[in-house]
Amino acid sequence: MTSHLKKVELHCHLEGAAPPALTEAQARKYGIDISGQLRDGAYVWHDFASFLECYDKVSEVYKTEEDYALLTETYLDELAAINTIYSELIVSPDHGKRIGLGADAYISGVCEGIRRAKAKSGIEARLIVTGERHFGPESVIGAAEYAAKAGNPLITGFNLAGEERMGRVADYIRAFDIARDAGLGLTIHAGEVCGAFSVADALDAVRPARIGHGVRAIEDLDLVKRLADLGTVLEVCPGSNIALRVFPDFASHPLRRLKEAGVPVTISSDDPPFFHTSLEREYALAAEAFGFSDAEIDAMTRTAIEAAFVDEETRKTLLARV
Ligand SMILES: Nc1ncnc2[nH]cnc12
Ligand SMILES: [Zn+2]
Repeated sequence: MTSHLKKVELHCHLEGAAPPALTEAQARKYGIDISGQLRDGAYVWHDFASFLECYDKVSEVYKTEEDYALLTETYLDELAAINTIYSELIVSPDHGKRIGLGADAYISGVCEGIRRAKAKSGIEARLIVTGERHFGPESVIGAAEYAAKAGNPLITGFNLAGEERMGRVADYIRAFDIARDAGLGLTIHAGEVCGAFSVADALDAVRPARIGHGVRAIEDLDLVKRLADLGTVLEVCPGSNIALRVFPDFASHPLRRLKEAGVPVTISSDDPPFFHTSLEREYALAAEAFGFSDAEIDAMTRTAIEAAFVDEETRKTLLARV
């Protein structure tokens, strides 16, 4: 039982957290046919590429500032109800631009959702702006420039997501330089779809404080030692990895081996309804599938707070709550 434990999430894509029922209602409101992506209350995809397509299509039914406020509030309320005290949401202002809403209105809606949720439960949240590889290096630079110039205290990090098989991390160095110069925390999706080399690439090209997933580092034990020595924090999303068949089952998932090798690991849900999971289930899996004790799970939660892209005052307050 992990329901009593305080929880923290560092890796969840906002549109990836959209509850199917809300997406259904949004599609109906705008007269959009979503039947190819959402059937019988479940998102429909069959591999990583089709998951990304489904994700982008589902995102299109969230169109206005209020839609984004509602989506953000809904997810944060769900987190708060399971004892979550802090959440970092991966957001894509570029998406706001693509749908004609504009990046500022997109972010302003998300921030309103954070404000509403915090007023009810006290949950803290910050935003990680992401670039997506499948929209090309120029769009990733644009996302970094936006995050750097926004001057929004809730935007505290920069990420690179999307189709990991497109290009190498080195193609995106300029975007990370812009984000680093603006004082944003850096994290990169790597070692999810591609092998250990993609994690090494991220360390060589950018040396981010955190890596999204990173679990395929386990294929190279020298690299695992490098992660441990550097203290690079992995945002591990076991349910996502199993749904995307990165590993065949939880027994072969390397979460425990990485932790025992000294790599700082944390637990997140990635795109929960797409992967038939939730942060609540990921914490339960930590206990039931990986055999971690409450004390070990609390230690991972503290690791997450220590690695959070947040000011020191808030970090201290959060640490005191676990
Ligand atoms: N798991 C994931 N990997 C890469 N990009 C994503 N965008 C949304 N979810 C993602
Ligand atoms: Zn992700």
